[in-house]
Amino acid sequence: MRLDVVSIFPAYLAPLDLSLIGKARRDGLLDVRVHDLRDFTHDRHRTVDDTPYGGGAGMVMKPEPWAAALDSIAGQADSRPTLIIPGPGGQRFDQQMARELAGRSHLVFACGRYEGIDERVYQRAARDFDVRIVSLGDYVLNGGEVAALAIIEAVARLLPGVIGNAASLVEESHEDGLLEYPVYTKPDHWQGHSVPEVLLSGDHGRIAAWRHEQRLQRTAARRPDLLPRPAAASAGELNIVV
Ligand SMILES: Nc1c(O)cccc1[N+](=O)[O-]
Repeated sequence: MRLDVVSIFPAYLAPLDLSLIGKARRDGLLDVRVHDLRDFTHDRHRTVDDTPYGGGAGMVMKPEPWAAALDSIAGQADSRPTLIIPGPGGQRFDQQMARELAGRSHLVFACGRYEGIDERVYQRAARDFDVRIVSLGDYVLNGGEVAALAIIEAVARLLPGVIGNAASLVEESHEDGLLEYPVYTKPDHWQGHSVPEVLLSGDHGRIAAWRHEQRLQRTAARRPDLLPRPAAASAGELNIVV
């Protein structure tokens, strides 16, 4: 997978050199290219923003540098890339979207700053990219870089070979709709707290059953919205008169 990230703060993406993502890059599983948007300006001050038409606070990112950056990336692409623009008004990112994006060969991240990117950039980008506006959640960040890092990690770890033990991807929170079970390691007694006896039993059937029950309980307590909805009741139970 090729990943391009365009930002006015390329150093923000330094974590992509670390840990499993960094190793995947060194192993050739990921081709990650970070671009400084200011390298696509042509004035002495390397200007990327200007005042908003219609007034209002803050600045808007100019279309010309973005068009130059995206044209450069599109011109190098072997296939139609997916352009992900993180923003509060986007489609909520989740594990299902992570799995979908993990199936793409080329992801490009446009990290906006200030009050956002000139709307015409989104429209023009649709010529060369599948454009996806993606939100991590309903809160305000100062730019798209943090979201890009989160999305990249969630997607890249699903790629074959990135996570050493693929089995660890199976019973993770959100992978199958339930939160993950509690985990314990040595010592078996610590500050008055003991590891649940079942985990020391060696009975793999009991352990599996206990872990599944823990997942159900945790999901019900913390994220009841994730639990499967009860099968639709019959019309009579719903007092629906037909
Ligand atoms: N929420 C937000 C933002 O305010 C700015 C950029 C990206 C995001 N987001 O992905 O959630």
